[in-house]
Amino acid sequence: MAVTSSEASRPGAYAAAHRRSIEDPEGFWLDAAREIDWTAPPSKALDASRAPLYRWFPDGELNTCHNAVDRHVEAGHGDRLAIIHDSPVTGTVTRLTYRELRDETARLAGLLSSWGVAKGDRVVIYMPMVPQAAVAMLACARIGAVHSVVFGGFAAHELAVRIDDARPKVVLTASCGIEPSRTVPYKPLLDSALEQAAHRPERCLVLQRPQHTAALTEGRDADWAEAVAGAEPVGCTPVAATDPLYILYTSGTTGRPKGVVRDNGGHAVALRWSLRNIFDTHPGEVFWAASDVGWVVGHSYIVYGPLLAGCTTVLYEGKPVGTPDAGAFWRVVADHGVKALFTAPTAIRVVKKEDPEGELLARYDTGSLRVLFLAGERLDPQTYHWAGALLGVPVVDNWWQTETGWPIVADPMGLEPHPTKPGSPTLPVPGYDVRILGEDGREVPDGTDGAVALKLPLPPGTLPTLWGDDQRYIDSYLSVYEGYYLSGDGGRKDEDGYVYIMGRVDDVLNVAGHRLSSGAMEEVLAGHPDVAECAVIGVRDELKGQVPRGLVVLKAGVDRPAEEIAAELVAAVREQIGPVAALRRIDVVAGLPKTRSGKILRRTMRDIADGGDPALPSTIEDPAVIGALRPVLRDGS
Ligand SMILES: CCC(=O)SCCNC(=O)CCNC(=O)[C@H](O)C(C)(C)COP(=O)(O)OP(=O)(O)OC[C@H]1O[C@@H](n2cnc3c(N)ncnc32)[C@H](O)[C@@H]1OP(=O)(O)O
Repeated sequence: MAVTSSEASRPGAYAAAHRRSIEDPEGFWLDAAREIDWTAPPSKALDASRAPLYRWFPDGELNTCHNAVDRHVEAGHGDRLAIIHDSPVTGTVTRLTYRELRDETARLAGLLSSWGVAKGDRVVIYMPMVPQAAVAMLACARIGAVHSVVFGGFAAHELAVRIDDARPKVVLTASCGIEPSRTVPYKPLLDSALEQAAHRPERCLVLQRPQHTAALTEGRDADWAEAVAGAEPVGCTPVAATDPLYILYTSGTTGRPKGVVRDNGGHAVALRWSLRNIFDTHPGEVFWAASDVGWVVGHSYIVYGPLLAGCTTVLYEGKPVGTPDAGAFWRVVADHGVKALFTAPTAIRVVKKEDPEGELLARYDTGSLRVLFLAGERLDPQTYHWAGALLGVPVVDNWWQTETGWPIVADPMGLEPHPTKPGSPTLPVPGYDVRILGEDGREVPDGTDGAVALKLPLPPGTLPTLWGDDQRYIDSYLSVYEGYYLSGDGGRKDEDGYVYIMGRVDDVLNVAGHRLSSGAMEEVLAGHPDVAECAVIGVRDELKGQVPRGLVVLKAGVDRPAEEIAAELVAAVREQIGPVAALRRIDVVAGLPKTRSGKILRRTMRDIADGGDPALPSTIEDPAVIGALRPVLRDGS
């Protein structure tokens, strides 16, 4: 039987649901699938015929846009607010009802169809936090096209890499994004990306914003408002549950991003389930994920999750501070009656820094707020306690990844809230069999650190593969421990089964909740004519969690001032990866520590920079190099 909200507070509801999800995934997820409208209901939940590549609901057929939008209009909720766009950077608030959202989405979908975009074609969306970004995603879903949203803080080169991998027929963009300190023209970035990319999209659709108008390229670009006004609306195209809904690129250890694929059926079922059972949010309530549509939180909990659940979602084009002050979040909660706020710990830390006593909260009536969800990086106990004491509501840490699309470990607030242990995101979510493995692939005892792995199969909504590359999916995630998905994070469980996540065990960085690749930054540094060798490490930072630091060895004979070269390197990373990379410090050093086989010891450097005193690996080539680097790494200025 599906777990319904009426069972929410029944003691043991979580344990029963989790046990059933692991022992009887077929029954558990077929029950959950009843919450979704299918054009062909699935007769079967799990297809393991190609294990370790699993598929969910193999004979189901549905349309995600129908479930997120049309379904609510048809059920008589057309006048309910679907999206509130709150934009302090433009001084506007725009509200879209479900009916308006359906009509706008149907027209944009009609335009894309008239341009020849059909089921399975890819569409890249490179847009700021405007309602049209959500409309664009839904319009693709409506016609079975596969969207790939690229975060606006990435520069042209990163966009080009994604365009070449996804090979979109069309790109949707806007003339500009608006950061508090500046307007960011998007169109020149897109034009530059298209010059760099080998793949040529046929058309680009440009939303002209009054803050900055873009020049359009004759024959390729069209003006959004004009083109959509003349388009015929279209209905929803049924797709297989296993057909891709979107590709979202995420950073790995190398410079080449991984195209995480999300299917239609498993995604709709899992997100619908999560809104009720984890986030305790119900139709008509206001859910606000203060993130960006370019990240997975934006996909799952700004756009699809709340809309699949018939909630009102807030799309916030602003920052936690500076738009205009550290009371911004509390103002939005009060203005729109937000019940659940979801953000990253870093956002709360910047609010705390500017308003340590939380005095600005008193200006607003935040009585609608019932819970604060935090994810995207480790929640430090100080931030947890500060937010809880200030807001007087539960603070719910949750751990997950772009790859999974929804929480792996969380306190299931709708199912059965649990006592919190600061530093732990609480318990494995139903569907996830979380194990802590040692280097030999065996489970370690409670309280012992190890690799956080998920026993296969992963539940619905998680990645079935990487775009166009099953083998890379297997190599990257499934091959280290047979039968397990390797998360890349280290952690442990305690005697009550609570999971503690300690951070990445590889060279992936987490900067202000943004997952960044050290390899991508190193590629840029290595491209400088004066650089012989380099390494980028993520070091602990009070506000952003981690910040990148670059260490470079110059080529013999280079005698230019180190500061000049460092400044060029910082600028090159910003130019090629984007401002979001936030690499601000480069040190020119005499050598980098390596193993005898030539592997740079990034983790050792990171641990030293974080104030630790790690044991040096026995395979180190020259321990004196670390001795010379220690003062540089420890210099946190
Ligand atoms: C659970 C699964 C997941 O992990 S999903 C990922 C979850 N992560 C998140 O939701 C991200 C959370 N972080 C944030 O929202 C921001 O970092 C917050 C805390 C709001 C701070 O924002 P901000 O002050 O812009 O700092 P930042 O470090 O993010 O930005 C660094 C530079 O990049 C720029 N930037 C940012 N976004 C854009 C954008 N969309 N378009 C263009 N530029 C952008 C910022 O302006 C900043 O530039 P600058 O270096 O100050 O000149």
